[in-house]
Order: sequence, then C-alpha cells, then structure tokens
Amino acid sequence: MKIINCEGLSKKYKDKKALEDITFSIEGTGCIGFLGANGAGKTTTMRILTGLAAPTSGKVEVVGYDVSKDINKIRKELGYCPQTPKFYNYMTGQEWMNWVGSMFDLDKETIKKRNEELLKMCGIWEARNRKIGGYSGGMRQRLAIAQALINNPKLLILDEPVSALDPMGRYDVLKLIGKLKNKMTIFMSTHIIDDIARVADKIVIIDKGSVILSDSMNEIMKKYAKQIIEFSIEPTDKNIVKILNNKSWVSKIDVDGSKFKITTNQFEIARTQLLQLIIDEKLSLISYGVSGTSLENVFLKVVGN
Ligand SMILES: Nc1ncnc2c1ncn2[C@@H]1O[C@H](COP(=O)(O)OP(=O)(O)OP(=O)(O)O)[C@@H](O)[C@H]1O
Repeated sequence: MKIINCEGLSKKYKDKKALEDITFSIEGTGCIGFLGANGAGKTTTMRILTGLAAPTSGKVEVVGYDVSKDINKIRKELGYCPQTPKFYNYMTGQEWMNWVGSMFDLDKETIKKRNEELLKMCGIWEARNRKIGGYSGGMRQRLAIAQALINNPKLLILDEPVSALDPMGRYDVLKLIGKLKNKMTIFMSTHIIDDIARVADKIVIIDKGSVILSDSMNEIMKKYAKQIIEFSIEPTDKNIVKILNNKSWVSKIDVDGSKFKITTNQFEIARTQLLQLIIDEKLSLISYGVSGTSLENVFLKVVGN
C-alpha cells in the first residue's frame, strides 16, 4: 500500500499558486526528507496531507484513503507535529499526554501504559512531572513527537522538527527520528540539508510549488554525487595509471607526481578494488583520503541556483 500518494496536486490561495501539479508517492517504512527552500510549498503540502487544508485540484491519498472523503479514517493512522507545537504551559508533560490520550478515546490503563512507553522513548520521562513552560525547545519538540505517537500511527508527519533547535536539541530529536523510522513512515520537512543527510532514506525535493526530484537517497547520491579518492604511493608507478584507466569504476584520473586523484560514481566498488590493486601491485601507500559531493551540492544542482 502507498502510505502517501499525490497525483497532480495543486493549491491556490486566491490568485497565488502555492502548489502546482505535485506528484509523488511513498511506500514502506523509513524517513522521507521533504526538502525545499523557504516558501517552496512544504507546509501547504503537509497541511493538505493532514486534512488541515483542502487541495484546489488533484488526488491525495494518505494511508490508502482519500483526504477529501475519509479524513477521519486517516487521522486514526496519522501523527502530526506542526512547525511550532503549542501546549498548555501550566500542564506537566504527563498531564498533557493524559489529556491527549483522552481525546483519542483511549481507556485509562492504555493511556498510562502508552504514556510511560512514549515519554521514556522520547526522553521526557524524568521531566514528566515538571511544567511544560520550563521545558527546553528540544524537550518541547520531543514531547510533540510523543504526543503525535499516542495513536500508534503508520505515518508521522513532522513539519521542520529541528529547524528552531540548538545543536544538542537537534541531535536528540534526529536520534529519536532515527529510532522511530524503523517502525513507521516519517515524512519530515526541512530546509536544513545536513539533517536530511543524517536520517533520510528517501528525498522529495520541492521548488516553487513543484516536485523536482523524488528518489531514494542511494539513487540520488549515485546519480548526482561524485566521490573523489586521493592517494599517494611509492614508488611512483606510471603503469598504475594505465591499469586504472581500464577500470569501469574510474570516471577520471588526475596525476601530480606521486599523488593520484580518482573521481568515481561507484564509490564502494572503487574503494575496495583500489586498495586491493595497491596490495596486488605491491605499492607502498603513503596517504589515502576520500572526499565527495555533499547532498547540499546535489540540492543546489537540482534546484539549479
Ligand atoms: N494562507 C496563505 N495565503 C496566501 N498565501 C499563502 C498562504 N500560505 C502559504 N502561502 C504561500 O504559498 C507558498 C508556499 O508556502 P509554504 O508555507 O507552504 O512554504 P514552505 O516551503 O513551508 O516555507 P517555509 O520553509 O518558509 O515554512 C508561499 O509563497 C506562501 O507565501
């Protein structure tokens, strides 16, 4: 089953086109990074997926149901954290979770069990009896995730979950997302590419209201990213250039004395075969290093500016 399926989704705010012909689909568990510059249309898409806004045209299905017909069925399977989660600051974390659980019509015993499990998983258990008003930004975000998980959702939608956090808060929330993504589908928007690079398995890039790329992280890096392996050997062996030139995993070789620079888009193969080659040819390796195209470069290349 497709967890998210958008076909030709468009959204207009009066005369302003926010989304135009958005088409992509998501299957299976894992973390999907929804990447786009400010104003690209991420929040609008997420609000439509959660039934908080209506599409102007197109088909949108979430966990197998049509958003325009079956939003109540969708909400039973969906967890959502808005960009700025709101709480009653006078409540404690535990009180808040009890209140959220009661809104889902869960019985007292289930709420108690589920809250303990979620507050522990999200690192709030120790602070559960403290007022939310005294929580740090990271704690509030983790409480928002715990709250969104109360109904054991198949799909968790997170709108910019780490953008407003300090490095420690970001680290904790990303670690939590990394843990959760094995059990459910997480659709997470951000404009911070590093965060996506850390946790995402698949990426959907949106620009000016249209999807410009949707693929697995592996495929994207294979297609757009080039890795460079730099090494130096002794003695300098000209024959090695000839051997390397015949290897399918070598895209380009630059030689500067005993220093070699290999560009490849088959990094894993290149890495193991190059080291084997150095051993087989009985060369002494003086230095070895790897650098490559970052996801940021890929994003800039795809977005085109
Ligand atoms: N209620 C609204 N009325 C009019 N225009 C809107 C409304 N909400 C969003 N827009 C416009 O739609 C476009 C997409 O906005 P959206 O908030 O979805 O982008 P975003 O990618 O989430 O941006 P950000 O990263 O800044 O949150 C923007 O041009 C925005 O100005």
